[in-house]
Amino acid sequence: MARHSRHEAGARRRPAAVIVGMMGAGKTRLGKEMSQMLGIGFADADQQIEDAIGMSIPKYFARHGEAAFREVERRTVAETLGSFDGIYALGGGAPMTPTVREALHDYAEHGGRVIYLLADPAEAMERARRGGGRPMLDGDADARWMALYEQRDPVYRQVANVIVRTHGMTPKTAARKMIEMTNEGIVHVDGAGIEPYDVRIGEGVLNHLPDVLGAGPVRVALIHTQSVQRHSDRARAILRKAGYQVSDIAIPDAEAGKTVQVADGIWQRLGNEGFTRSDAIVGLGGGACTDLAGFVAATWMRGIRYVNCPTSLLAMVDASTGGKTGVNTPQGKNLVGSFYTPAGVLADLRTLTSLPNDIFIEGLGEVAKSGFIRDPEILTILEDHADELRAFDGETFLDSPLKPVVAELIERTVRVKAHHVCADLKEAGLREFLNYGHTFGHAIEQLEHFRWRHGNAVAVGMVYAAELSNLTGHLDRPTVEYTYDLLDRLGLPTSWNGAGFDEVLALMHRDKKARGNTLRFVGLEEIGRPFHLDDPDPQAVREAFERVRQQA
Ligand SMILES: NC(=O)c1ccc[n+]([C@@H]2O[C@H](COP(=O)([O-])OP(=O)(O)OC[C@H]3O[C@@H](n4cnc5c(N)ncnc54)[C@H](O)[C@@H]3O)[C@@H](O)[C@H]2O)c1
Ligand SMILES: O=C(O)C(=O)C[C@@H](O)[C@H](O)[C@H](O)COP(=O)(O)O
Repeated sequence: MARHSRHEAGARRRPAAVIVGMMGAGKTRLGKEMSQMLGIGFADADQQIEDAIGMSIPKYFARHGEAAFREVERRTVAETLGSFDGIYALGGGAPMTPTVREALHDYAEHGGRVIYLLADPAEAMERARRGGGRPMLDGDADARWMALYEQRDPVYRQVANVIVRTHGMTPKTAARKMIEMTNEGIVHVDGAGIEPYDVRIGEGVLNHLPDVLGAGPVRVALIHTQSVQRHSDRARAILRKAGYQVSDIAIPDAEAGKTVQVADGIWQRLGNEGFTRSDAIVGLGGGACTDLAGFVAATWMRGIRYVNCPTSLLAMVDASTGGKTGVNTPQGKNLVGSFYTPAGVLADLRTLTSLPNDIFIEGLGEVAKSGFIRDPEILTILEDHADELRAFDGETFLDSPLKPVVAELIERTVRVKAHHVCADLKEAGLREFLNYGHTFGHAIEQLEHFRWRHGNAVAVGMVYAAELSNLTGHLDRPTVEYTYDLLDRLGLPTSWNGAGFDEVLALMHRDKKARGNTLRFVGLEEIGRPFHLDDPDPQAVREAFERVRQQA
């Protein structure tokens, strides 16, 4: 709740969190506990309603019936969602009203946290029975509770973006967990052909691994690089504690791990260790490692459950989301692969504590890309914090003022990514905009034999794309200059002179956006307005190359 919220200055009031869940789950008790810990207000919808109707809910039910009660509830909830900024607990049946669900959806879409409090059924039933005064439980209370639970559980899951299990916890521990989880950034990914999933961003989100994996898998292959051993040890401990049999698989670092030979070695291990279709893979590392792990998950038995745990800035903001998985071949980058949606993404800020400064900066290349193609606020944040970002130090990161800035940059960039992916999973049009800077960037990576980092290559690629857009009459000169200036301030490269034009051109023809002999780029008309630049004037293609080269 101490999230960086510069973009929300002047925004209307809204609850810090809304709690939903079954009768007896502890919504009021834990909501009050949370509000005390945070020093903010608490409101209980049932109490508000009783105050408004001037009688107890059972009495109102008896006199006017459920429909009348639900109407009062709907009005009360709608008004409170727009005017109250504390913790708000709803009655168990409130989310069953379609208009309340819509209001909650709108609240969550604008960054609100809807917590589904999932208590142990036996405990909750006992509490609900003890509390009395619940007209919905008239008759055999336990049987009624169970029947309502079966109806309501899917609805709670649909409206909530945070699910907290409180079984066996003291109220204080449960409230602390709820606060911790509401502090996480969540981006929901959904759309045609996508099994919906969440990208969770925050300190400690690796702890959700068992929740995302679920009860299905017996064996889990934890694929990682040695560079993130500290974090994979933590993930392994979480998985073992949750009862999974973990196969620890370390792969070669960076692009050396993103090959079909490495994938083949893992397929053999999965076969030897008896991995079935209900087992799972967790990929933990930079984008190269998670691309490879996702590819193995997509191909093993034609697809098994996959959880993506990115540990570099670039992997968090880009490679984690959208389901592109694959390997490189000697002919080019990412030429073999598949679109394979993960069951969830856990971007744990704690993993950034071991990230070297130059790899953090590389990640800013893809962050800036998202600013250029869709969210100018990202560029403003980059400008405002360029010096601190450039000086990133993993060791001090978690306690530094940079943490909320980076958390906001990650969440915003993932939102940009999700916007494109949700509308166009298989990259038929809109999603291609995410490839801004990549046509030239991928050629650099290939020609530099992957000694150049991806984000750095994309930075130069964006300069090339801006120059090309300018030369073809689409982009003004000040925006091209701004591109050079911003990338330079962030410590990213803006020029390259590693090969001749013909070699670059040949590779750009092999880019996945190319069609037949036609070169296709993503250009920019202005910040936030990318466009398809198909078959541009060959002179401009060459001249843009010369401009990028001359700076070197
Ligand atoms: N699937 C997608 O949509 C997508 C999107 C963008 C990029 N990518 C791919 O991702 C790769 C680039 O990702 P990257 O920049 O993360 O490269 P990377 O995976 O090579 O990681 C960079 C380096 O940082 C190390 N590292 C990562 N996290 C660390 C940590 N927490 N502590 C210490 N060291 C750490 C890695 O071991 C590696 O040496 C490229 O292969 C690119 O093609 C894929
Ligand atoms: O997700 C996408 O779509 C992208 O284009 C994101 C890119 O930033 C990313 O580098 C991706 O790996 C490129 O994919 P490719 O299909 O061009 O190889």
